[in-house]
Amino acid sequence: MEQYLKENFVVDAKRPSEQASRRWRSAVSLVRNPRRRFRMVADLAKRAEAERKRKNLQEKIRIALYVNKAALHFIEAANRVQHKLSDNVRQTGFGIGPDELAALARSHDINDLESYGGVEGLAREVSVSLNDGVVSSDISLRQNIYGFNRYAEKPARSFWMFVWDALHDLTLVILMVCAVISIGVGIATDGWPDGMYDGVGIVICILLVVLVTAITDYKQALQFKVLDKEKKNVIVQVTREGSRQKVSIFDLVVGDVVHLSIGDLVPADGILISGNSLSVDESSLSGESEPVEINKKRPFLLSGTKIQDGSGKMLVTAVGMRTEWGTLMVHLSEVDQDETPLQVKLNGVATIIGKIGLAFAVVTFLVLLARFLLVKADHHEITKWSSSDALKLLNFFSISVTIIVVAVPEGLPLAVTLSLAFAMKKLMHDRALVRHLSACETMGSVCCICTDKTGTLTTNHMVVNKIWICEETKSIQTNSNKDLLMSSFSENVHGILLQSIFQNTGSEVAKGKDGRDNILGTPTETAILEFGLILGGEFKTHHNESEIVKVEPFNSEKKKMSVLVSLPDNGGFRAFCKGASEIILKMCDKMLTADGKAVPLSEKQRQKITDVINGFACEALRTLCLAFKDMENTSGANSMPDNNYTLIAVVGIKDPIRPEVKEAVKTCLDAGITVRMVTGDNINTAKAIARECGILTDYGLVIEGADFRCKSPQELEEIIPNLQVMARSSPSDKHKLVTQLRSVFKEVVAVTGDGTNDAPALAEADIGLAMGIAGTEVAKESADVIVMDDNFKTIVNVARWGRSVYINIQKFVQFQLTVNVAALMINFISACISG
Ligand SMILES: Nc1ncnc2c1ncn2[C@@H]1O[C@H](COP(=O)(O)OP(=O)(O)OP(=O)(O)O)[C@@H](O)[C@H]1O
Ligand SMILES: [Ca+2]
Repeated sequence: MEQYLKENFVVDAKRPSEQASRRWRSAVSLVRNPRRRFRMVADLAKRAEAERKRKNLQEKIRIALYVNKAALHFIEAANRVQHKLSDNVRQTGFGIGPDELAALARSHDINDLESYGGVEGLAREVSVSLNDGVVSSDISLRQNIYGFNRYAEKPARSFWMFVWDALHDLTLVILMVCAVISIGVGIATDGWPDGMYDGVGIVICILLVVLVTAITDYKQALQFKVLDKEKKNVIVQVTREGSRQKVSIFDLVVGDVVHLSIGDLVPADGILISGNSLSVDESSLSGESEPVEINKKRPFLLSGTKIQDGSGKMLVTAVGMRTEWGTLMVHLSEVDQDETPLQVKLNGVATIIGKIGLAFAVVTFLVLLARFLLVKADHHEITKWSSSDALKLLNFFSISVTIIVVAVPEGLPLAVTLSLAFAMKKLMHDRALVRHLSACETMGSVCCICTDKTGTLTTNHMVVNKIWICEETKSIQTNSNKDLLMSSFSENVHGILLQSIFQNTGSEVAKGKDGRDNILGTPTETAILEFGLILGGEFKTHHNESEIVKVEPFNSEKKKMSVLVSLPDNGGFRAFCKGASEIILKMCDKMLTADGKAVPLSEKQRQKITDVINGFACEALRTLCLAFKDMENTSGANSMPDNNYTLIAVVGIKDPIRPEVKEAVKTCLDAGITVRMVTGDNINTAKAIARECGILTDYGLVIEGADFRCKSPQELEEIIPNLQVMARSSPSDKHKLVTQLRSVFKEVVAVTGDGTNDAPALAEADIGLAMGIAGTEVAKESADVIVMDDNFKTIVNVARWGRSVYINIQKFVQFQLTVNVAALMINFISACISG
């Protein structure tokens, strides 16, 4: 039996192969009752059809974008003449119609864009200021003219459709026919009303079964729909009425100014306003895997593509069904979950039992028939047949069918769906959104969690706690006095520090409605900006002090961010750099003194600063260095300089551990789950936090990503079992660790991630968990579960529910099988004895 199950009923939890899915479906063929058996599994034919349509569309888009641009331009040019402003568009004061506008981004034709006067001209046509964004009052007008950012959805199936589906059960249909005949023949022989009782009994039972089935299925479908909506609701940052704010992707309108940064999904079609090293991955649309650079020469951004690197702002030109993505999404919008391994296996069990039941049913029918014929022969009535004999035969037949109905545990696989769906609902309350049903199941057998540090183990509320500047370390409290902080350095240093804080940032300080400063950005940057405000800085003033020429946004690979500004009054250029302390310190050869002079950095001083960094890190502070470099000119330099910087300051940022984490880690360890921390942070910071959480023990191993990278496979095999913390890791180190754990150590691995580059590790893991708050859209897309509150405790909850699902199903299977076997036996024996 084990062998049979292994051969036919094994699928992978993640992305099962089409072949395996087909294999188990065909293995159920003998006792199959397709409507019932397959109603909770993916419809392969439909899926293949949708996939084919999607591929076709993708190919079309690919040709339009990459291959046949010239031809397309020609066609577009011919069509363009036909665009005429409709009356209602003209009345509203917009200068361009929705279709014409939508065609612009799709055509990728820069000449076409130029003919409108570039993005500025286009902004005028859609009555929007590129600096201030749209005005709230005309959002509904824009929605009326240019459409909503929603995709067409199939209408929801009504309850009666589910009833209809439930009625299609083969065994039920047979029983129904039996019931009708039974009523007919019964009334003919026994008269009204005695003759109909048997038949009506069966009908009532059938109706009950149908109703219960339809209700559970209907509720299930509703729940999946709610979940699907939750999954699609992405929050995007826009500038509206002069201030940056967050809105739901569904509320986006044409004319909106959207801020994009690494890891975002492009929420609508649009034209680039300004950007820094922006590159997008268009593979979801066109299938081309090479990232495309977006700049002034190629400013077109298409909905559904992903920001691979950099940051920028775009003007929305088309939303919803007017985008290519909209047409593609229609083919993807069907809620279609893959069956889980447990479901498939239980289908196998049900099939085996079904076969036994079928055999019993046939035997029962034969035994009953033989007995009946024998009795008849005994009375020499074998040639005489009455309608009551026919009724008897019919009765035998329905007894046999009943045995099949009782014996085949069709509900077994369904029980998995129901308990998984139940767990899913509970987890939703516990702030975890399960994207793939099978993740719940796999999570039950997880034996290793590789967790992030920032935000997951810590609260992600960062504040600058210490600063080392001009050879002095200072502690900072929220009520710290600005004058006291500045007492030891000159105005000059103060100026450079504020410049470096407010200019070298990807975040923004916006005045909220209540007049208070509101910081929009990542927690690390928020902490630094807040510190800048304590120092008496003002975002707008300092940010606009000098013109920003070039920006290299932060990413986890480089672990630093830099900007190049041109100083006013022809003062040359200045580059600012901030990032991981050791990395920046290596790039510096000078430091700033209290009177604002740059003096060469001696070896002794360098050692001293390293000690300061380690001192901060050992107190569990995240350390960053701020540096700058003055330059005469930048001609010829295409990228940012990476040496000869002057160190301004070292900041230590406090990010307290979540209070519940220690307990949660202990729960994991007690349950036999290993917890490993994989972080991008400094090794000492990582150690301090890991120790505090209980992840790092006395025997545990701590390694830096750079060391891990160059280990040989043998060495890896030796160190990984003891590895508890990996610091300064790049996303590829994380991926390597996961692959090793899975392939060499055969562990079931759960991985958390937030960054864009975490996506490969999330996809590789048995269960990928993406962070709901700090996580990027790209990470979420590759994950199986989204941890909405970023909290490690939630991950433990997922594991707990996973295990309980297993136990529940185990109990249910036990119960169901006992019932089945008992019912089968009783029915068989009683049928044979009593007839
Ligand atoms: N906005 C930023 N600008 C410059 N440097 C930054 C910025 N944010 C973080 N860093 C530096 O990069 C390092 C972290 O990089 P990375 O993104 O790989 O880790 P993380 O994802 O934040 O941490 P974890 O892996 O624990 O979640 C930090 O230690 C910090 O020194
Ligand atoms: Ca991370």
